[in-house]
Amino acid sequence: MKEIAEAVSTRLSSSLPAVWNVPETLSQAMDYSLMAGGKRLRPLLVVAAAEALGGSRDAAMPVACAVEMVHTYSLIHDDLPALDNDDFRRGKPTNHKVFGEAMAILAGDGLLTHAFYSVVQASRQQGVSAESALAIVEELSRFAGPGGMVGGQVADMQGEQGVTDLDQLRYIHEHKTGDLIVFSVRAGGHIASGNAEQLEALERYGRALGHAFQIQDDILDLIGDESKLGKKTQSDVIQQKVTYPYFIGIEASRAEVERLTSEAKQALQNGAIPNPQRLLEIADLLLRRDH
Ligand SMILES: CC(C)=CCC/C(C)=C/COP(=O)(O)OP(=O)(O)O
Ligand SMILES: C=C(C)CCOP(=O)(O)OP(=O)(O)O
Ligand SMILES: [Mg+2]
Ligand SMILES: [Mg+2]
Repeated sequence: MKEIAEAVSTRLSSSLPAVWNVPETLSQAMDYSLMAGGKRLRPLLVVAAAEALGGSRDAAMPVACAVEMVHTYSLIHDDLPALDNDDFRRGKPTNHKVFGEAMAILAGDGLLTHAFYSVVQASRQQGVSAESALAIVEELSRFAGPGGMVGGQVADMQGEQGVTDLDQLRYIHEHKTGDLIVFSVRAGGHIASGNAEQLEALERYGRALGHAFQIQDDILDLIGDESKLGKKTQSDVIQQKVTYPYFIGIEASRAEVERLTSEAKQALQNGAIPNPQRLLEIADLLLRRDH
């Protein structure tokens, strides 16, 4: 898995075509956050889902990089003063702290749009069928857009202090975090020409995993180690965000992460996915994660 994360980082480091004459500061700001580290979870899921259905790593790699660009844009914007107003991310000062707010907004815009370009471009070069490429672009727009991650972020922002029950919180998690994770595994499925039953199994896995992941993020915000996380803790408390631990406490939240992890693993064990091993390992790894 480390090997896949490294291959993704190498590929991301040269993702802007040299002939484009991109303004120097813009490309520096995009690279700054993209190359600052990060677990590369979503790319890993794209590759692991493709391989679970017998697809190739090479074919999955461009989409793996594209989803990391979308994720990185979302983190740059999430940290802006108008949103979470955070000063550290991936072990470094946040993008706007280094490049200023205007450039951070534009670096995010650049990463988001470039993700779509790179999916289409690479699909052409690598002979991914037009039908699969179209399905991937459609799903990336859907899961990252207003009905997906952006909508979830709006609900998160509007819900600050006003969330009164776990159902509302689940809606926020499902969209702000879960949707990009669901996209990642479904995209891997499309790359490997998965059938409807396989895509459905991957989606159920991604849905449960995404939910577990955000609850764990909220637990780590309370009790995690800043140097391991690469970001400041207590951010939710400072912003008076309503989270799982706020509603049900840390122990019950941990139990929920375990339950959701089992649910995710079960989704892959009905025989539809020929080679689920790596996806199962990822679920177990996330259960124990401290960053
Ligand atoms: C459209 C945008 C900007 C989407 C951002 C989505 C997202 C999951 C942000 C991080 O959530 P968080 O604020 O709970 O996590 P962290 O603790 O990493 O800041
Ligand atoms: C969705 C959430 C909780 C934001 C952080 O995502 P990650 O924890 O995957 O961040 P990186 O490793 O990519 O920095
Ligand atoms: Mg946020
Ligand atoms: Mg945040």
